[in-house]
Amino acid sequence: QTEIQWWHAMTGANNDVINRLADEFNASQKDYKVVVSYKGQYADTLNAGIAAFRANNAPHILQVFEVGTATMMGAKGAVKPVYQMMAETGQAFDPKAYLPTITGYYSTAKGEMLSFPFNSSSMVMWVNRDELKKAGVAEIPKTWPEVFAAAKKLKAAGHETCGFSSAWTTWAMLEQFSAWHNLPLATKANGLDGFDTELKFNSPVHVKHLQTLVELQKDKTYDYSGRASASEGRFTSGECAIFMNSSGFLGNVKANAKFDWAAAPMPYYPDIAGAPQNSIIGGASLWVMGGKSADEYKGVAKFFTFLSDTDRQAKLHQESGYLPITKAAYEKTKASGFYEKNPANQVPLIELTNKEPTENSRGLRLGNMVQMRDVWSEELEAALAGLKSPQAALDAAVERGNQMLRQFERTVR
Ligand SMILES: O=P(O)(O)OC[C@H](O)CO
Repeated sequence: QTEIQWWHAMTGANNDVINRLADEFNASQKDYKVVVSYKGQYADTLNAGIAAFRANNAPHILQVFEVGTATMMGAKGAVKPVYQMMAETGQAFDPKAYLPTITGYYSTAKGEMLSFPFNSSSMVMWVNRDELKKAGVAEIPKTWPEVFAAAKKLKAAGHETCGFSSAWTTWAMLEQFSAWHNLPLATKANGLDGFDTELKFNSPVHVKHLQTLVELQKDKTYDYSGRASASEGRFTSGECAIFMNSSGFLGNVKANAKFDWAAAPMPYYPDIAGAPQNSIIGGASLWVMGGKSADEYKGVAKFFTFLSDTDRQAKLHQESGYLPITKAAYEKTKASGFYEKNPANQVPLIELTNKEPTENSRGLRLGNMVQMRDVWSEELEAALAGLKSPQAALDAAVERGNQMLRQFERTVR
């Protein structure tokens, strides 16, 4: 039996899904055994994979969050492009079977799929309906001003430590915020059209939004929840009744939230022409590492075929809140009437397809993005702590980020 190592970053309900998939695949055939290892949060998993590649003991499959895409693309030799592996191993593989919004993110300009879409998500606004009702908020807020008003009522009704919040602060307040308002995060279609891109998220709209968050942070009408998703339990515990997070939070919400919850589209500013535009994807894809044997690649390819099965995909989407990655899985879910009974699963799809994507909303692909998110977070944190003005913080985030982009460009050239 040939072992296939799969390193991942999933916890809670999503970790159970990974274990189950590996068990099912292992039981379905005798030649290969998928062995899963949890390597920490997304950034840790990516770093572990790169370090392992350098030490010549990389896993076969590495789960990499969407912001690590440029890093993986730039790591020539470290990865085996998925389209190549599928062709070489003779596995039937039609990139057109997958949802274009997702594959576009992980493909070259020529449409060659470099990594395998696995858990794609988008960001949604999770709400605690019981608490909104108690606070006298009759409707789920749709716009940012409505969110601010609802958060003030929630605070007055006893949510003293959190009116509203989000996981993945840069994803919510800079990346998705820009796409949803059709504003550039960076030039060159946010880097999708070239690594020679420049950051643009210090516009007046971005500065005004951060200014508002800074004001609301003072009395915790808005309360910062950190850089990644470690504090997402603030929603399921009931502390924050409005909380923006991945659609892939669904499994944990179902398992842990003891109240009437819902997912709604992200809020927007109604005075920004054209808003809301469309959201961009998040989550992760599976990268195949370089330097493995033909037999090992055959096992990985068979596993990817197994993952692409329509029924399996439909089930994954329905249970986890991640997107269906194939068109067939989406059609099947829709035809079964699933979305009428489970509207939360449809929200990220509605956001992604809300309008035809523009240069500002096709996605993003920025070099050194993982490290850059830390720098952006540092600047946001400085503004929220009152140490810098919002304008100075965003200017510094852009300037420091641009330096990191230029450094990345030099390494891939
Ligand atoms: O929680 P996930 O898996 O949807 O990932 C969220 C963000 O996209 C991470 O960058």
